[in-house]
Amino acid sequence: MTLYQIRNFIDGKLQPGNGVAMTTLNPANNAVLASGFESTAGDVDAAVKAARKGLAIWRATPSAQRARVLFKAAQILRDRNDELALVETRDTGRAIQETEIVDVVSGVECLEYFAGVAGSITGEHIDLAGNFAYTRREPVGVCAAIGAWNYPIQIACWKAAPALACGNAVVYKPSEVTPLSAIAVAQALQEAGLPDGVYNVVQGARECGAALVEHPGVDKVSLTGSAQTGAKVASVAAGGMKAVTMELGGKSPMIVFEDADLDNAVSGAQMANFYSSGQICSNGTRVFVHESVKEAFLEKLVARSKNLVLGDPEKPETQVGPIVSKAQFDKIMSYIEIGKKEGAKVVLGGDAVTENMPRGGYYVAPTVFADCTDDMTIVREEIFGPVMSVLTFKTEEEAIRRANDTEYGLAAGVFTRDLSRGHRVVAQLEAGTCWINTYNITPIEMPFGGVKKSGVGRENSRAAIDHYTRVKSVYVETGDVEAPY
Ligand SMILES: NC(=O)c1ccc[n+]([C@@H]2O[C@H](COP(=O)([O-])OP(=O)(O)OC[C@H]3O[C@@H](n4cnc5c(N)ncnc54)[C@H](O)[C@@H]3O)[C@@H](O)[C@H]2O)c1
Ligand SMILES: C[N+](C)(C)CC=O
Repeated sequence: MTLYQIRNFIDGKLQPGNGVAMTTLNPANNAVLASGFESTAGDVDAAVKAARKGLAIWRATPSAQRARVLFKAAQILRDRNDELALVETRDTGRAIQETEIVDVVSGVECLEYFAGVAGSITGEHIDLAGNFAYTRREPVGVCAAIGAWNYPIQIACWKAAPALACGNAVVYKPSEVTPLSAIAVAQALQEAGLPDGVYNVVQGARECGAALVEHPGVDKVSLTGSAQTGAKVASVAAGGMKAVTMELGGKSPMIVFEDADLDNAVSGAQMANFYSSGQICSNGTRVFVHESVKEAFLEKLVARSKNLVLGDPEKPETQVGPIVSKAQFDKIMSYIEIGKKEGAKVVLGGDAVTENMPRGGYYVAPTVFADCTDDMTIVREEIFGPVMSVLTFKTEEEAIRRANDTEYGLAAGVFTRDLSRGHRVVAQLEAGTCWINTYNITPIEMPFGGVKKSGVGRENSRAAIDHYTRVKSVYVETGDVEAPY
């Protein structure tokens, strides 16, 4: 008897998938958490057809009514915060002290933000000296949305809220590793009055996602996932000339200048590497520290990080939970071994932890490598775990050049008391989202997204409206038609 059921939500109805059986495990203890069935290509087809039917209703719904539904769904989710935070903790392994204050809250704030924006999604008037033109901002259509496993309910809401505010219909596929909370979002929207078919959920892995992306009834694809998956999905979408938003991985730099407040810089580095057991896309995993403050930085970092409470994520005192799955755990441990072999110096952690941990879980000690060099594998590749690489630099120009020496461009951070330098440096960093004197803060009002292999498009803020609407131009002739014939 499993704790939760994995189900589809199609045309307003909860239903099992028609594909093969699927289960998920609680990464805290490896016990079966949820079971159900994957969606087949037929289920995906049914979901897209339901979405096309829902689209016709929803795009014609006045924006004030759309806003009311989003506001109401936000309130329903807010009321279920604690129950859903527990689901997220069991599904992802992330500490309850995080999920209770971040995950549902971020999703709810996104629904509220776009509910507020819904009524102001307008085109423009273009004066043409006697004649005029205007533009209409119309929904793109049926949006296929595909999520990653680290922040399931947040990712679902960051895609649903702007899509629905703009009058689109959605078929959402959560990660097969964390299938549960997407259904809670669908149910809240339905209870809030969303017409059947406007928001649908299908379940499964790559094949299910691929069937969705390829479906001719889909107009746009929004993916949160790895750069490798992003490249594949974007190329399939391009075949159908479908619009894309790609929120992908990164290997982001965090630069600590010699004049930085070192306590703040250490807090930033911890948030950029150990929060959510390091499973955050924008993490600043390449920490460049000015050589004159390296020893002081490392001393403070190790002193403050060695007592982080690792353990059962459902316990309120736990700060760092397990890794989401065995596959991800094995990947992280293999990178740690490569880091050691390539000569990086472990100054904290560097091991899996089993002592005093729930049996069967995937626990990795928060790990800091010092004496790293730019060519090391752990410095070049995304690890997506609690593993920080510390490097040193001498000059501002050198720090910028080396920070940009990556195929990724999701995020970056700069710590300095010299704000002129802070602005000058971020202006030169090749990253979609930057922070000065903090790290990993992602308010809904601020665009979020990457450049280079970290993606295209932006989530959150008014910038997201551009990605969930298309512009129609209308030229209006006020006189006679002049024809040369
Ligand atoms: N930029 C962001 O906002 C952001 C946020 C969270 C995670 N991420 C990134 O996500 C990655 C970790 O998540 P993951 O392991 O779930 O990523 P992943 O790329 O393995 O999977 C992401 C999603 O894509 C689906 N998928 C895989 N192959 C597909 C295909 N060929 N066609 C359609 N769908 C397919 C998966 O089933 C899953 O739902 C990391 O690289 C992380 O940086 C990015
Ligand atoms: C989008 N963010 C940074 C909140 C979580 C990504 O992994």
